Amino acid sequence: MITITNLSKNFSDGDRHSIVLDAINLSVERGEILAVVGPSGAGKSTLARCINLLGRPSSGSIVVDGVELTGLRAAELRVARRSIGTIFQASHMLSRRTAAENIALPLEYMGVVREERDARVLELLERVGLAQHAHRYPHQLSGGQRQRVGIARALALRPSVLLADEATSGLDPDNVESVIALLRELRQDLGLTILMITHDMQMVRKIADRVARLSHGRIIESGPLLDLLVDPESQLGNLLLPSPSGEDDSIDGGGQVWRVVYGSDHVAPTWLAAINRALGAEVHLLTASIETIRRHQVGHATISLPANLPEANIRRFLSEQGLQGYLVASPSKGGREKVGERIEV
Ligand SMILES: Nc1ncnc2c1ncn2[C@@H]1O[C@H](COP(=O)(O)OP(=O)(O)OP(=O)(O)O)[C@@H](O)[C@H]1O
Repeated sequence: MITITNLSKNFSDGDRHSIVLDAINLSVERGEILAVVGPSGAGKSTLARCINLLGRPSSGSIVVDGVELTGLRAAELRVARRSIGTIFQASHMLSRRTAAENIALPLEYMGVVREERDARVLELLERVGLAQHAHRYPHQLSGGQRQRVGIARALALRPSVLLADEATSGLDPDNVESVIALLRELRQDLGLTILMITHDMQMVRKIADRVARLSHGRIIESGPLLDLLVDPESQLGNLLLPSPSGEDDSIDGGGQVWRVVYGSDHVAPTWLAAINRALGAEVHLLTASIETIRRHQVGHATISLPANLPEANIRRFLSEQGLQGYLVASPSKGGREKVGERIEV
């Protein structure tokens, strides 16, 4: 379990001071997967570096499995580090060492004897599905296989917490899937607490229990994945929703455009026809995307409606269909005024 309280990190460069993390409060329960998302420069990697003790926080507290990490002395730090495994983007492997030898590195540093080390490496290779490739060098492995070596190496010292910093970036979709499946398995089998940093919203939807959004060094929104996905008011929820094919901006016509989010599991496939009938007006489906996440139906769509329909009626008919809606664009003098906001992840 990770508990972060009022964590701040400042950098100073001569007279210039920058606050990169500003009073962060976060917790990840044992066996839980928390995804941290946010735009480039938000402070995500700095947060990961504070947790795995590669960087010292300026103030605040980080407790991992009951141990306060800030303020530890060097020898104590070495011990505490064992409980935290880190997977980095495009795992760095030593090019002159085989997969097995790379995985053995942390065990060597800890002075684990040869026989025990070899047994543990074999066990780890099997766990990540690379037993056949033990003696291959990094250049003889695919990107996905190298990432699996990185995961095995992160697990070598039996950590209770895994930090994954952009663990799937640069991998092709098949390898992304296999890394996701492996992380899920590790949480299931080993009860690992996982904090992952990612730009990949699909990965978040597939694996995260909770999500936090970091911006300019602050957590500006967080919550359980499914709660966020069905909340049309949630910016983070909107970011997380599967992208519909097509873009709201490419819509022609002078009507009003609504974004519609599935608010329950019982949305009838015929909702569009039902709304057409109820409103007695032309309702056009512009974009739509539906996915089943943890056995819940999650989806959203954009629809266009005639400009003169009252908002309250539209909202009511949508809600009768188990849908939540909000106005994305409405016609204004001679043009279309954007109501919704696009944000960067
Ligand atoms: N050692 C450092 N000294 C000064 N500033 C730093 C240092 N490390 C990071 N920063 C600054 O802190 C901010 C956050 O960087 P960080 O790498 O944590 O962002 P990030 O959210 O991980 O971004 P990305 O998604 O691009 O990896 C950036 O503005 C960066 O320039």
